Amino acid sequence: MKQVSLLGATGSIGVQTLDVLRLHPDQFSLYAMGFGRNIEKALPLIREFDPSMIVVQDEETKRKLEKEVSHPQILCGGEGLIEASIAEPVDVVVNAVMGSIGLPATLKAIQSKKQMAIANKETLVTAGHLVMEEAKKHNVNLLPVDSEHSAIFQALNGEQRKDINKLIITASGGSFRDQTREELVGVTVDDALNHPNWKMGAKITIDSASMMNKGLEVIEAHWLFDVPYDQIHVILHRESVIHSMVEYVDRNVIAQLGTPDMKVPIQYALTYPERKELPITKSLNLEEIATLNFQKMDLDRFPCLRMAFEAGKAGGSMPTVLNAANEEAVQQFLEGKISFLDIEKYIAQALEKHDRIHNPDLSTIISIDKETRERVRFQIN
Ligand SMILES: NC(=O)C1=CN([C@@H]2O[C@H](COP(=O)(O)OP(=O)(O)OC[C@H]3O[C@@H](n4cnc5c(N)ncnc54)[C@H](OP(=O)(O)O)[C@@H]3O)[C@@H](O)[C@H]2O)C=CC1
Ligand SMILES: CC(=O)[C@@H](O)[C@H](O)COP(=O)(O)O
Ligand SMILES: [Mn+2]
Repeated sequence: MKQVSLLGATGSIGVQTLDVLRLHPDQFSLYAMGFGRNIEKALPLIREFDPSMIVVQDEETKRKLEKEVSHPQILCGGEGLIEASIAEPVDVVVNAVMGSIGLPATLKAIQSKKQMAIANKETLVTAGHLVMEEAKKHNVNLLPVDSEHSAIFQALNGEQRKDINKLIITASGGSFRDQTREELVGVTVDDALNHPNWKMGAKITIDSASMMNKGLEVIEAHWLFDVPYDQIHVILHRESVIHSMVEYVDRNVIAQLGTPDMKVPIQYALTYPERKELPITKSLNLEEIATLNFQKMDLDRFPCLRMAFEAGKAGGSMPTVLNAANEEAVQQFLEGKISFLDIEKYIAQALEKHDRIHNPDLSTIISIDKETRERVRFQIN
């Protein structure tokens, strides 16, 4: 029986991870459960899974939760997420929190040699060099949950390989894939949240609409698979049926296909190297889909993807700034304080103003992350 620590249990990935755990009660038990502030969503999950440890975002949420449940171990904040990641009984940590807040817990889990299923891509974007260094040092395999990275991981057969010609990451195009840039003026939050293929949390859905999600995924792939940026390609693929591909040096291309359902990569990360039945997901019906489309990615149409490639190639602290500015700008957009097109504007300004720091350590990353958010907020207000 594997003891699971799930960070971000009330989110889109978190809830689907619990769907997978329900299928395999003889193999997985939920030891720890972390979430932010959504007590209403968490309560039935706490009652059902009865975790030994609960972590919430802050003291206020802890107090509210204590009025609802009597539980011996309710922790809070970043320290709580770390405790839930390193607790002795935990075998596998699923990091499904949103944002760079997930970084310290990921690093500590790796240092404690926990098996790591990672959905929290912002961790790898903001500090990929630190995460991979620790993973190598402690011989921890990072099992990707993100659908594209799970696809690449499977196309590589789980190996680190040097005979790759290129990675081909597919992008659905997001909510505005059929709009011109001119047509993006005045789009609403609801328009942006209307993803054509996936039902996901709000932040990643906005990232998908701006193409920043693909930019973050390029940086995530660079670190996870140790592939240079010039060998990472992105193509538009409207159907989200091919989740990504690897072209080897001999021109063989291995693609992974599947129904767009995150329970598939979540379960694979949990059961790897085994494959288990997943009856709650539909089989891929290619006859029904009939046609798969591919289109060249236009970096002028999607400047967030261009900025991500540039920040990734520049390295050092640039991806930290890219990620923090994006997290802040997306939050401000979701709160109705800036327009959709302002997101890319504030990210560009943050990158421009930042003097790159080579090889930043954890405390430098945390302070750059904080300063960048403050700078974006200051410019907006
Ligand atoms: N959704 C998807 O299909 C995919 C998501 N991912 C990645 O997975 C991660 C999670 O995404 P998604 O599930 O969509 O996001 P959601 O916004 O749906 O969920 C985020 C989760 O993190 C919790 N959380 C947020 N802030 C904190 C905090 N400070 N402390 C503790 N918990 C916190 C939330 O708690 P609460 O709501 O209770 O406040 C919630 O449980 C992201 O990095 C995303 O990029 C990758 C591929 C696909
Ligand atoms: C499901 C998943 O992995 C998301 O990251 C997804 O890729 C979003 O789709 P697009 O960014 O391609 O629109
Ligand atoms: Mn993805």
